[in-house]
Amino acid sequence: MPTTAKICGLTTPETIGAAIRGGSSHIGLVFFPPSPRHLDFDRAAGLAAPLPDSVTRVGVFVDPDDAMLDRAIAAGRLHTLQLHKTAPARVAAIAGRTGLECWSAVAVRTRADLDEARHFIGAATRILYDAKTPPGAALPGGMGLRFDWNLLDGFRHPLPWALSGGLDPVNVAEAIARTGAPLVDVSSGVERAPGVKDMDKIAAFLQATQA
Ligand SMILES: O=C(O)c1ccccc1N[C@@H]1O[C@H](COP(=O)(O)O)[C@@H](O)[C@H]1O
Repeated sequence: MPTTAKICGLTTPETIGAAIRGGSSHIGLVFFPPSPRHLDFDRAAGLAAPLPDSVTRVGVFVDPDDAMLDRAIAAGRLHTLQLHKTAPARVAAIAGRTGLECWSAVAVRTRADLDEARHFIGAATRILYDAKTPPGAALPGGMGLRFDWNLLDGFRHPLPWALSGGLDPVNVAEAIARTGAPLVDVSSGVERAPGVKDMDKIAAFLQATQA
């Protein structure tokens, strides 16, 4: 199966167009106010309205409450919820309440961190392995940090999964070859400044993913 790609933290119609033209399977819209990629609901609605359903729209959240989810789902016409720092029971409740696919982010620095993924069986439909950000960091993701891909060697994935954290157009082919990731996810690696996506980098990332 070819590896598919999610371009995350898109904030303009132009960069969403670049992701779609380049063959991105998923686009990510961030709903987390401390993030430079955060979208308010009106902005998200404007971006999502013209989009075809063929590209999966993923909303990115950090332990969201129901009100945040309801407004974001409606505004972004979301298909999938990517949940950071959200406990398994809460993920299960969100999946049941919304009926949407839920991805759980697992923050990785050590091999032991991977075991967290098993707790999401029955709750999440996919695990997103991401680099653990330092204590006190403003964001739990989207910081361009990479974890040691060797940690995934021999790991028995309990659920479908995706690889993220510090990917970019230069390293993504190696990441796929090294880990066998079925889906790769990038945000800061296709930016020219925090929150500012670069159309050429998006195109290069997607080309490298498909090569
Ligand atoms: O991108 C953000 O601002 C963000 C905010 C809150 C949670 C997650 C966020 N991004 C996710 O982080 C990973 C990795 O990003 P990067 O490529 O290392 O910059 C990715 O899954 C984003 O969806």
